[in-house]
Amino acid sequence: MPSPRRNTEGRPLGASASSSSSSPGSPAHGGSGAGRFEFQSLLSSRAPGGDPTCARLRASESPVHRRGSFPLAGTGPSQAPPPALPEDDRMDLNPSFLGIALRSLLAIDLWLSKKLGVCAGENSSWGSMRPLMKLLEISGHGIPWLLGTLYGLFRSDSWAGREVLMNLLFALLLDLLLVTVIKALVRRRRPAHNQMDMFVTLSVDKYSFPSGHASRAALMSRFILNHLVLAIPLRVLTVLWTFIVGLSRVMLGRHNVTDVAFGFFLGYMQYSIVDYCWLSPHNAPALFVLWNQQ
Ligand SMILES: CC(C)=CCC/C(C)=C/CC/C(C)=C/CC/C(C)=C/COP(=O)(O)O
Repeated sequence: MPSPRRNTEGRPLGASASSSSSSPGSPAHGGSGAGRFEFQSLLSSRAPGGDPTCARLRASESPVHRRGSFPLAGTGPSQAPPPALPEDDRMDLNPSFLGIALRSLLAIDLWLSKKLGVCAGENSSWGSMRPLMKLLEISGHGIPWLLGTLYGLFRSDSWAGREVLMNLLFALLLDLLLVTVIKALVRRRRPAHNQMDMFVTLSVDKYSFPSGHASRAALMSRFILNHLVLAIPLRVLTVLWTFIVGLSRVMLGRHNVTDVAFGFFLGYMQYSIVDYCWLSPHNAPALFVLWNQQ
């Protein structure tokens, strides 16, 4: 009687696959031993009547299988081909490179964010810096920016000033809207070490992705750099402020690093939208009607 084919560890191939294939992370599920399982499937592909799970993997890798037929090497004409698998099953057996990369990035993100969260509480290693971090938090908060813009808009006595401030208001509202929608969709919880003691928040602000402060800071600094004539030191200060606001979010424990990075990206892109849709008395006269009547 022929002895069962064995893998590199000397275990029968059929036993290996049937006993471990149902557990997550097992080779058959594309866990850490995925490479080894591929090796097993290569061996068994020459075995008549090999293990069905191995055949599934082998078949999933075959370009012929993707076209719908199922010819197996070494399979006699009397043997019926195994049924074709649904697309989802085949996906389970192959951990995607993207999935592994994302999980690794997430692990690094959590580790780094915890390390950087040195002002997360009064008793943290840099707890004495917390008041300064909270000042930075207020400097990037939506309320002062919105109120300041509204105040400037009604006080402005030039058309050019009103136009810029009207677009600034539009930018701030767009930012609030997009951050709210993304937070509500992604629903990523704030880091566990965060103390929820922020001033004036919306209900979605219990979520952390993306950072609203980071997106607002990036949006505001791009806006300011493009529409205010500033001396070089002030321009440098504006960019510096943006990065310090972002960093302070992680140091306070409010956010993970990826929340802030995406916030920066979002704010940067939002400015491009605002610039593209630039509002003026010519293309949006209704918005400037208040001043037209004066
Ligand atoms: C005044 C006008 C024209 C409109 C008001 C619109 C409005 C609802 C403003 C709310 C502003 C607000 C409470 C913003 C929240 C800012 C905040 C706490 C964001 C969270 O930032 P994060 O970095 O922790 O994600």
